Amino acid sequence: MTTSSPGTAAPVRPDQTRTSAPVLQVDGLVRVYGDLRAVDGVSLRVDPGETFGLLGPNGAGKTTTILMIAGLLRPDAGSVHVAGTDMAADPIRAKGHLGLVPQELAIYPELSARDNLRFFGRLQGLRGTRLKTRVEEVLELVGLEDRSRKPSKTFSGGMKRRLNIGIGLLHEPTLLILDEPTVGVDPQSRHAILESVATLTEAGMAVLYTTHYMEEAERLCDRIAVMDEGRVQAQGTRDELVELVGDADVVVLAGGGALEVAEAAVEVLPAVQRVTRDAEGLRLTVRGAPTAIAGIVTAATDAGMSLHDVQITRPDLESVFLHLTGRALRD
Ligand SMILES: Nc1ncnc2c1ncn2[C@@H]1O[C@H](COP(=O)(O)OP(=O)(O)OP(=O)(O)O)[C@@H](O)[C@H]1O
Repeated sequence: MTTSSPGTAAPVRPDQTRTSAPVLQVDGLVRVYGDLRAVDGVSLRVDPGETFGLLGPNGAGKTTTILMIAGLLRPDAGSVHVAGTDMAADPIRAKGHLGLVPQELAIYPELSARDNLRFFGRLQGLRGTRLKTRVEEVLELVGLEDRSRKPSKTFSGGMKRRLNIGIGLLHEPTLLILDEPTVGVDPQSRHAILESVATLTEAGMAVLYTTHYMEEAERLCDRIAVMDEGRVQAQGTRDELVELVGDADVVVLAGGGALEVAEAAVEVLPAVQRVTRDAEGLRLTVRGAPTAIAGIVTAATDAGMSLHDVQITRPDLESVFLHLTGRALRD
């Protein structure tokens, strides 16, 4: 995992255990608009089959970053390599490995889902049986087989978004880039979109997923870059990021009985950092509570505490964002 201090690009630490070449390697990307450094030295790496999240609030620079990654916006500095190909040197080849699903819908409302896919498939160079097969596969993957013959203008916002994703998938890219795919969609479509992404990554596709929803990053992504004010503030697995907060889990043992004895018994356990007693029972700060909890409960009850309830509150990516930026992730 890496963190960056203000004014520096987030360094990417080489992973000694990694053997396969990255699908995406981004180094020191910068994009300036007037006085604003919209993207200010972003470096990241996506490995084959990995789902990588770019998590940050509106205006953090996520869209600008992925437009540069997709070769649609020229960086002021930095480089992008897709499957080993330099985007600046050979954009056609580099783009061939990418599927980009933008925030804005790019579908023809009068055409059916199937015809939209056929049309965009041809644009992507697919023909004949391969085009036909891919259209049917993609319709199934995004869950639109039932409505495939209806004009897409009759679709809900979520269904249109799913069709948009399907278009990005037709040519079987090595890396699919999704820009906030669930913003403004109904819960059913949101669920379908998240399921489709999970299915794709199970099938080996790498995904770069931008979102300002912490829950989506937590649920979907193998690694996450926390982005704010044009910079990657930290990147790593969810657990690595959460460790940055430094605070251990909070465990509440609610109950009565021999509280003082129980307090003495649990506070000597190695995972327990601190214990306080209150009207509810005992409140502990614990490192790795999910594994330590069984021992804690046993020690407390053996010491004569009668337990009514046990609660573990874990730090999450929201706490990480607050820790790194001093602000809440949600507006
Ligand atoms: N073409 C442009 N000209 C001037 N400023 C821009 C331009 N594009 C983006 N910006 C600014 O750059 C910053 C980053 O924007 P960007 O769209 O990349 O953020 P984001 O994280 O994707 O947020 P959102 O989800 O709202 O799109 C914002 O302050 C935005 O106003």
